[in-house]
Amino acid sequence: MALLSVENLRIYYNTPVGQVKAVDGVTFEVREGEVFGIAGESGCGKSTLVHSLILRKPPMVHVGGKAIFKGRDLMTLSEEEARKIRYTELSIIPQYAMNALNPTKKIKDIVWDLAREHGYRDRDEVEKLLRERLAMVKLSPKVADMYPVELSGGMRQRATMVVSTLLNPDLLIADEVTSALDVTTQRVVIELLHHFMEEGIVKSIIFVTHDLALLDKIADRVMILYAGKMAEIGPTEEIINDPAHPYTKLLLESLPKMGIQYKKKKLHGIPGYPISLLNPPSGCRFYTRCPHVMERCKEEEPPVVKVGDDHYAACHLLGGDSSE
Ligand SMILES: Nc1ncnc2c1ncn2[C@@H]1O[C@H](COP(=O)(O)OP(=O)(O)OP(=O)(O)O)[C@@H](O)[C@H]1O
Repeated sequence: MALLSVENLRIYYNTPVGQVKAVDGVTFEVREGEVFGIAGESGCGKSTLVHSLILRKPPMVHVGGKAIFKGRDLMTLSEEEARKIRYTELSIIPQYAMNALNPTKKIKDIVWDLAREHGYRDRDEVEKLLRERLAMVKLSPKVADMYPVELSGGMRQRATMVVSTLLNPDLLIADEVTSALDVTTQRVVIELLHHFMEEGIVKSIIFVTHDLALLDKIADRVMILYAGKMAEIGPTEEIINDPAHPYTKLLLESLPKMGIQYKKKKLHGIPGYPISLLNPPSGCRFYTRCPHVMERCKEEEPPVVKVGDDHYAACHLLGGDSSE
């Protein structure tokens, strides 16, 4: 069952030189009980996409499409309605989680402010819950009485994870939460996210990363974004072992040899640079870098084609049967 259904979502930034089409017609769903990965190079619109689900502030504007979450369109919620569901139904661990906590407040005060805003009245009960959750992420209960600056980077990261999940949100968004961490700490964070799911603290997770190798360890399904559009979506194992889109193949080939391996080839980056989202080209957005480019790619946007069970990609090489 879908917890979140995003349909043809378009999120732009209004800038003095024109509109940046950061998310330009993206469709996907996040099912109950799954970790859904979103991957792609820096600047492809990952952060814009997930942040637009929580809060849209200028210059970010919602231009079209829907995001139905538990029966309501997140794009039409008032600020008050959005504030109510934040932390309790939909929560985000931000990209710079290590620095996300208010430095002037103790962890227990940050948590109390948050809980009180959502109708909690018993401070002892909230602090008891905080200590339980700190123990769950292997932090001492003393952390509750500390200021964020007194914690190391890794401890702050875990404290932020506790704050983001304290009120048991159905959907947790983890935006590049592992990118600033060493490999060992990355593993701990991924284990904790799994733990939150196993304990029923969260029902589903959207895990955003530029690092496809990480998704192999955490995600059930993956969506690959390129320049604000969906290139490919499907079960993680299939995307990694049998990618359909030329961009996904190149992304996998650019991975270091440690971790997952896609065929035994020499490591090389993707030629060229991501395109400008101010004036994206017509047709397929990847054609300027694609090794298989055809005339058609420059003019016609590729339809989304079913390439396997629950697996879809948008590329002219794959034929023309548009999916639903
Ligand atoms: N406040 C803003 N004003 C104008 N353009 C923006 C703004 N924020 C992001 N963008 C642009 O939107 C596009 C998508 O950026 P976004 O941060 O969503 O990508 P990303 O895939 O999350 O990249 P990264 O991993 O580097 O954060 C980029 O072209 C970026 O320059």
